[in-house]
Amino acid sequence: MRLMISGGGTGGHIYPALALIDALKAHDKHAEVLYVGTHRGLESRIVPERGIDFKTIKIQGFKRSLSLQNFKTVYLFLKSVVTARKYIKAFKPDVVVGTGGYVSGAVVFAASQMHIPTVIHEQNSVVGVTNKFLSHFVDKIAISFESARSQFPEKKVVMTGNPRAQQVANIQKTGALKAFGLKDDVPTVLIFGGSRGAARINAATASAVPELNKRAYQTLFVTGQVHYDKIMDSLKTTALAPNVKIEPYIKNMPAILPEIAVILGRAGATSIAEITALGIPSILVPSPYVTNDHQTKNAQSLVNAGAAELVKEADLTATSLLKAVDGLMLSASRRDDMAKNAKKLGMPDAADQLLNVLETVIK
Ligand SMILES: CC(=O)N[C@H]1[C@@H](OP(=O)(O)OP(=O)(O)OC[C@H]2O[C@@H](n3ccc(=O)[nH]c3=O)[C@H](O)[C@@H]2O)O[C@H](CO)[C@@H](O)[C@@H]1O
Repeated sequence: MRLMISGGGTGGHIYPALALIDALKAHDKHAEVLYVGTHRGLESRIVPERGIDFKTIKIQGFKRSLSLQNFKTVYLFLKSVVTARKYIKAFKPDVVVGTGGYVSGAVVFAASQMHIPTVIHEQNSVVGVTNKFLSHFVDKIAISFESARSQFPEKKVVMTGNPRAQQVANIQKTGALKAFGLKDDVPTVLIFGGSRGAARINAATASAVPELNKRAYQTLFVTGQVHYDKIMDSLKTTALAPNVKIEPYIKNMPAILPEIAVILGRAGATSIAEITALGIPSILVPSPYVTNDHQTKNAQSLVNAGAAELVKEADLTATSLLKAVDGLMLSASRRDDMAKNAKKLGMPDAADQLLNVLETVIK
């Protein structure tokens, strides 16, 4: 299969695309893949690192208010469609897949105009702007939450789950925490604010470090690349005990996740797919800054199933963070119950399901 794939901006759009590529390569040794992203998004760092062919397009998002910038956006969109057409003509894909972010809008739109089979993947329970636009042009729409179905043209929709779920579900424990100077036989809480880090989670965690230092459990605190220096600076006078480690970013999250007892983090859709595929108890702090508050809806689907706790960002302080983390880290039975409930929601064959969808549109 010749797959052209595009998804950009944040990890939540990029990792599902990479998981689909992995699954395709596992099934088809001769598969050829071209990833199209932007030079500014996280994808420009992550994708080439994996040895995947990567081309870029310049694009920007619409401002919600009427602004001169929007004229520039329309111009860049039309120009990016022209660039995408060139890439498509040269690569000759059998299918073009979009996993969200503005860049996928141009690439998938161009493909649909050239009558190439197209599929989009929606990770969220509330549909993103780009996918809403593309839904009118594509052949199939793969979803990860049932609640997304009614927001799309019904006949095109297939429930597949998020391919990243399959990627993490198939990884065994390898003692990966040792690489961070942590022990692999002590329960560990992973604290991170999505793929780009979250200032409020970082501030609460940094303030909680003196207490986390004293706990019998371990903490792996991931700040997000852009926040790292600021957090380390704020902790200049606070010694870190050996059970607390702080990192800017985890490159190989699938290797870490099977070792983690509890996650405290955002409720991004791809994080949720990972949490449920592995059955990891979680404390979710939805981002209040996303479209239609979709992270609260994502989180609620787990809370309703007894698979997670929700803490509102406005209520997150060092004290409430410690209370929630201690509550789970100090009770193996609560963790077991949550883990079982989380796993029931997991879709560990999502990448294969999505591959099937690609095969049906190619035929
Ligand atoms: C602020 C924002 O717009 N967030 C959106 C973004 O979130 P965001 O990009 O944060 O995406 P998710 O939380 O869904 O996924 C984060 C991904 O990054 C990975 N990771 C994270 C940190 C790290 O150090 N290393 C690493 O590999 C996680 O394992 C996961 O695979 O896209 C999601 C779509 O999927 C949406 O649901 C989120 O609302």
